[in-house]
Amino acid sequence: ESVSQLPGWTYDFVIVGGGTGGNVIANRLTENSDVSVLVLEAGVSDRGVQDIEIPLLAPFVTPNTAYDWNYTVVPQQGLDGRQPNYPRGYVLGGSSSVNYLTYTRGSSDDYNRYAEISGDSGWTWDNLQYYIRRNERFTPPADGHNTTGQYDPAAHGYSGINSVTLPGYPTPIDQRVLKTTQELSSEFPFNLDMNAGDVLGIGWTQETILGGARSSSATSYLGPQYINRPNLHVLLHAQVTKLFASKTEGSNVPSFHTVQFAENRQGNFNVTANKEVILSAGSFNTPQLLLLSGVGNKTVLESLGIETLINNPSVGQNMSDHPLIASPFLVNSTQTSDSIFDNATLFASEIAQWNATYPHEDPLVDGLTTLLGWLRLPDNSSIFQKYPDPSAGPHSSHYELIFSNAFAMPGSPSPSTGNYMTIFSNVISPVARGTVTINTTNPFAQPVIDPNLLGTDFDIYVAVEAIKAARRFANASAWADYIIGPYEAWANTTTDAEIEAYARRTGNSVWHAVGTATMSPKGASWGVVDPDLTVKGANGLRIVDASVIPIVPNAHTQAAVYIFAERASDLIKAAWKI
Ligand SMILES: Cc1cc2nc3c(=O)[nH]c(=O)nc-3n(C[C@H](O)[C@H](O)[C@H](O)COP(=O)(O)OP(=O)(O)OC[C@H]3O[C@@H](n4cnc5c(N)ncnc54)[C@H](O)[C@@H]3O)c2cc1C
Repeated sequence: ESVSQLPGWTYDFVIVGGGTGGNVIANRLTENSDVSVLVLEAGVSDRGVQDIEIPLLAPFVTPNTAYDWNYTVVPQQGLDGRQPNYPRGYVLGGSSSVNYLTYTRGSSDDYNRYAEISGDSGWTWDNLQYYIRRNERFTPPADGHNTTGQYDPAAHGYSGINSVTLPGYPTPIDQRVLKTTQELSSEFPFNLDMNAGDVLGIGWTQETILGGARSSSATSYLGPQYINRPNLHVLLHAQVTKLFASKTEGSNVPSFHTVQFAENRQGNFNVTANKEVILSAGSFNTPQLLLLSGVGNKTVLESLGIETLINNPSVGQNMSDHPLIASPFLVNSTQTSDSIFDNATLFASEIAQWNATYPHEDPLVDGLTTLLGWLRLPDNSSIFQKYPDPSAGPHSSHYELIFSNAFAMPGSPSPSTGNYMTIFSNVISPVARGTVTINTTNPFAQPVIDPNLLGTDFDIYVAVEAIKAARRFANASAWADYIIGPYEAWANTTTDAEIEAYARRTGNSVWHAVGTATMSPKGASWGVVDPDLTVKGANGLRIVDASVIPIVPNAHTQAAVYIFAERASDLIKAAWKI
């Protein structure tokens, strides 16, 4: 909690950011009791925070709370110039403590493409299976129901660290979604397990939940059996403000070993890493710290008076992200989450019930979605005359549909009455790329974030087709006595132009930004890290977080970060023979 409790100023490794990726590295490196690790985390503790622990309360953890960096993006041209919030976890566990708990790995194509992009076969789907299983501990759902037919047991790990499970409380839409996969099976087939390599189709959502409570990198990788290791130190409220480099004689390569941080945004403290500094500050703060430390585009650095240590224009470029549009429907049921959220007495009693039981019992044990699916545009879609297919391959999607038993529309307050189902349409293979940069040397100012949402004709085409697919899905007879009608904001959108206008007016991100410190082949003239995730042109500096992932996967991004970090920990151990 306080810098005064630090046992010293020198460690083997200093990890910047106790988030999803950072805590994996902290855990794995300290398996060797001779190796000392300090994690510097800017944010606060996750312990005892009800909104973090209880899965269904995830939408209350961000935005604009004490657990969020509270960023907004620059005006988005693709979103009619709007500037949505862009949440990021400001808390131990990082975004794994504040996310919506969906556990999706991505497709085999995604990882095979990462291997191709980086020239390192270690990143292929097959070669990562060992690391996928080291991360995952698949456990029974909270209600212990029979899960036969809901997942493929052969595709999972049972002895990893991070808990994954299936939904643990039935919702009124589950069986109707499944019925629709039978009724409209050629367009919306059932997929037994979207985590087995081929994502296509609709299936049960797997979630990072244990016994009905959130499993984050803080509760798992820094869990009780690890956090007390004498060689592992975690300091909260410690925001790193700069990395300092020295040059060894006769070499032009800067060596990063000194890390400067502030406590509660006050003071300057320096710690030293004898072996390496690991940057795990996430897709926005990692490039921000590189730039503040003199690694980035020389022109940008010079304009701010920052001395250029490594001129690398790739820093902060190449961001890819998933734009999301919500389509809510008014439904004929009182058993939706709206009934809980809109009624203070019921809300309090569900929380009391959750607290009184373990494994926890009641509708709060699941995240916002129990089923979701990944779908492709038809091969003969007109857009392919203008754009080559950007999807990762035949087992990969262009868009995702997410089914939620509630009204949910990021940036819009819920109506005070009525019960809803929301189908989210998510653009999974965007062509647009965004950027992150800085416009000040003040380390406490927010970086300039431009995800470029719906930034190309291809992306808006996919968005419109995905919304139309959501509507076809909801027109199946399985919904005839359930859906009353589309929620007012999109009830009158029928033409493609009207749907496009709706997407631009209400669209958002689903907060999956990656690629801002992308991996590229060793020796390439572009990219920020080599395939072993060491920073190009530097000594003593490696990046392990979402920023190194070259292209956003067919997935919500936490599993990919865990998988990258598991392999990275072995790469670090091998490099230092520890
Ligand atoms: C609201 C929300 C919902 C999401 N839903 C899902 C979902 O359902 N499923 C899914 O798979 N993915 C989801 N994601 C995305 C996923 O959680 C992230 O992609 C992933 O967790 C990112 O991991 P990371 O290690 O790159 O960064 P983070 O986990 O964000 O870790 C970065 C850490 O570094 C710290 N830090 C930053 N700067 C500094 C500094 N200067 N000094 C010290 N510490 C610093 C941060 O406080 C944070 O703890 C969601 C994200 C958000 C925000």
